[in-house]
Amino acid sequence: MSVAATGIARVLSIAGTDPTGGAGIQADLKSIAATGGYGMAVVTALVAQNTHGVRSVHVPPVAFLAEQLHAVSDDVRIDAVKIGMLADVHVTRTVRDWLTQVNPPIVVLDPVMVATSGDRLLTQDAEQALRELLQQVHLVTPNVPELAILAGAPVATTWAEVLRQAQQVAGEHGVLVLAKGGHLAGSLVPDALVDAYTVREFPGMRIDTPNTHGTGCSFSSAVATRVAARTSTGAPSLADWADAIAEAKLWLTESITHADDLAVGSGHGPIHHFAGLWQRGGVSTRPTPARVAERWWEEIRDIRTATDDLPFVRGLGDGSLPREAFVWYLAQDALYLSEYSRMLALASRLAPSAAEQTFWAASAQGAIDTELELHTSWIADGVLAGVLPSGTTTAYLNHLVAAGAGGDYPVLIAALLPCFWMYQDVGTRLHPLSHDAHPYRSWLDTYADEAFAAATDRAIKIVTTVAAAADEPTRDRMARAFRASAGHEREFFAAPLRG
Ligand SMILES: Nc1ncnc2c1ncn2[C@@H]1O[C@H](COP(=O)(O)OP(=O)(O)O)[C@@H](O)[C@H]1O
Ligand SMILES: Cc1ncc(COP(=O)(O)O)c(N)n1
Repeated sequence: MSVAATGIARVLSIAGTDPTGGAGIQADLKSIAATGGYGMAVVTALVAQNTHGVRSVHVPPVAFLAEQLHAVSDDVRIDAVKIGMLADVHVTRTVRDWLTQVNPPIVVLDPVMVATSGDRLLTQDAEQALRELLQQVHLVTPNVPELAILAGAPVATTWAEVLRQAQQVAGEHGVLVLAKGGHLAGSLVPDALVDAYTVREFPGMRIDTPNTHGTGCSFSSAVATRVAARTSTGAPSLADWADAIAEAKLWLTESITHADDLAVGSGHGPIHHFAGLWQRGGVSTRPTPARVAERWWEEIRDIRTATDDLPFVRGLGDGSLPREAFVWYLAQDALYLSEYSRMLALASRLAPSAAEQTFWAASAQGAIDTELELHTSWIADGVLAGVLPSGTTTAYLNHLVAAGAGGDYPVLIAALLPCFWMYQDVGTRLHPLSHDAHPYRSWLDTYADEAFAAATDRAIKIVTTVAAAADEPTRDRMARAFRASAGHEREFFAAPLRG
């Protein structure tokens, strides 16, 4: 499957390790994930290092490196490769041979040579092998000292000199160069995408923090991921590279800005790869609609139990309910439904899809039909004329009107749900109590209405699906509106016998 099919680029990092998690493979995997890709990792060298520096390097046999590389490429379609620490000539040549065989569509090389701490991560005799590797690379991302080595020139001290060296390397090796200005003195940290003829600059302001361990690793991984995400077929254009770099730099800057929020080590700590994502999306897993339904229903268990125990509900079930109380209830129900149907119509107006719009509109009509049915079959002519909504009815309706007043669709439909769900639920216990001689037989029989049961299922599905997809504060407001309506339902059943 292509990236276009999933939107998720499969990005392989070939690099060394950092057991403190801030640089190398560990930083690469975090960066790839943070910028929307699927990260894979082949280890070139094991590095005993922390936020203070490198203690020692262990390079496993290159035959094993080749085995790792082929294990990935024999199975997985690789959308982009990011290469970091190559340690020595043998590792560099093994990676080059694999690149020649596999020919990945996007290859980004971070020419790691010397760590920020000053420790060598590439033997000096491997520098020539690294230059040769450039033929297999689309973008190389040197910092100022690394660029000087690639250009065979003294370390640049001005941005203009950096750009000249980058253009020389681009011209000599036919490669795009992302020159990084982090090592220059001053408050600006510009980067530039350079080919043999053009320069595109990405300005940046230096963030005042000692915690920049792994910025180079993270930046190159993010660029590889973003460019793969926007190039599903063919090779990326220069504009694709520029857009990917701009995106990666925005993310990197955000991650450096929050580096001090972490407390990792006492030297140069890592950047906070997920700061922005956590801030924007939180870390809690979204519940499924079924889980929302289960939780909300459980949270009103006390209200449901109290409702079942009400004298009105018991009396309706065993037929002992005084007729005046029943007629009073029906009159209040008719008054309630005439306004409830208007709130259903408002939900229809606010609904985001035609399917939901239709459901609420149909329910609004259903509520009016039921109200008219009450008039014709139960309540004698003229009885309703003098009936005013009770305090209980008014309180319930005010709650629904308030839920809809802000035009907040999720909260409104959560408030509308108990009228379906609790009514249907009470009915499942009352309906079986019906028998030929029961005084409320024809009323209890209405609880067997299959269309209402289906509408209740659909209402639960719509509301809990909206809740599951909502952010946490919205879901909380919905749950509160739902519970408040459930309380009003209980009161509605309690009112006729409260006098
Ligand atoms: N203190 C900082 N504030 C903002 N951006 C920074 C800072 N330090 C590094 N960067 C950015 O991080 C990236 C890598 O920086 P650089 O230090 O040049 O490379 P490397 O990490 O490979 O040595 C560049 O985009 C650079 O602009
Ligand atoms: C395994 C490994 N690779 C690369 C770096 C460079 O880190 P930085 O990006 O801070 O220069 C590192 N310290 N360790």
